[in-house]
Amino acid sequence: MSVLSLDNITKSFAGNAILNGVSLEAGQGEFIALVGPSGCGKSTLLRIVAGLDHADSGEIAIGGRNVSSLAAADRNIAMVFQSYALYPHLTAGQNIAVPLAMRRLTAAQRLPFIGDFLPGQRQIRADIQRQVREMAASLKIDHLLDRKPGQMSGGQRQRVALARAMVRRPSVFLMDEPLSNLDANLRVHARGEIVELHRRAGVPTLYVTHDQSEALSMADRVAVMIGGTLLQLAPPQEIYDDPAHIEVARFLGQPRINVLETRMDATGLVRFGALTLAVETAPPSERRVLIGVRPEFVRLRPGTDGILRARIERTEFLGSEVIIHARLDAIGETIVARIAPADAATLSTGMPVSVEIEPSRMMLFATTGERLRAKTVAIASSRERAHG
Ligand SMILES: Nc1ncnc2c1ncn2[C@@H]1O[C@H](COP(=O)(O)OP(=O)(O)OP(=O)(O)O)[C@@H](O)[C@H]1O
Repeated sequence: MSVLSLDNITKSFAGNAILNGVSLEAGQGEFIALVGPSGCGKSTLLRIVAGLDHADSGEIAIGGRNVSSLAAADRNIAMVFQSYALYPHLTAGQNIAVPLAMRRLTAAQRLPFIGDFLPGQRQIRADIQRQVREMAASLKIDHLLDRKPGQMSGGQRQRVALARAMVRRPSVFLMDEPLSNLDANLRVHARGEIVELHRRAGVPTLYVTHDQSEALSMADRVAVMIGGTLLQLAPPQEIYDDPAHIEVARFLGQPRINVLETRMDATGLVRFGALTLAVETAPPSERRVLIGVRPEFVRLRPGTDGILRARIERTEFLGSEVIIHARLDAIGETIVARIAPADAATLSTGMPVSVEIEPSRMMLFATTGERLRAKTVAIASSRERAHG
């Protein structure tokens, strides 16, 4: 059963459309990473789900119940912000206890001094302390419970914020770039921790990040949003290998996917170097089409007999791989290849090279961005090309 469901959420600020009908469903225990360029509306969507902001239209349901008109406090949603938003004057233990105290103690019972004398509060406070200690133990922050946020490192504050979010067993988790204040090493470590916590909590999680490796490595499914439109929601490998839109393909992958423009003839055939591809989906009316190929599927070797010819412009040695920029003779555009250092040993700047691309790795897109399904129908041999 789907536990968090967003149906056609729209939002404008001062007449500017920020969310254009976003729909998605997160199942029980599912981790969805929401990615997209800065300003695409990720935080706005999260704030609307949390109830901190209101959609112009659309519906949010949790466990099948429409919560769109409920106040944030009544949605049982936990949110972790980039800033952690811990109370600076409270210790870690007191910060973690806040959501429990808000829920279980009455306003009078929470009052300092007076509250201590009201009936029933002693047992509840003991319970809250026990839950705080258990949560702290599971996150290995027991030793920090008496410290205030100013006395903790960024990573420690982040764990306290997670503990505070998890302690009251929410129905949904929302996280807005919770790792962006940590240094690179700690981030990688914290990814594993969040995934493990999420697995134990078993509640649907929407996790906003601008870091594609975080999204691909942590999520069950990745949602790519561009300009307020959710372009694709799919498991990490599928969204990377089989993007439905050129902007999804461009957003995921480092170095970025190569995009080359070419033309389709009246019968739906696209010729690219020695390859002929046939468009299988309804061809677009526009004859110009885009070919996308990821840098790891571009092979370069000395010589000029491959499907395309190019000249190496620049090489970047990155230790475990080499990024090579080569200018294609036929169209004058640059193609980027990501290759193993051993394969780069015979290549040098200025050298004429032959470019090989495995046909099944070429993706075709309309100029409007939609993916066009295509299959290879012919590969000309170097002899045919020499004489053609
Ligand atoms: N309260 C507001 N009033 C007016 N415009 C707003 C408001 N909140 C957000 N916006 C605008 O809405 C757009 C989306 O903002 P949002 O913070 O959701 O983007 P984002 O994808 O989370 O970006 P980032 O990755 O930079 O955090 C931006 O253009 C922003 O300026």
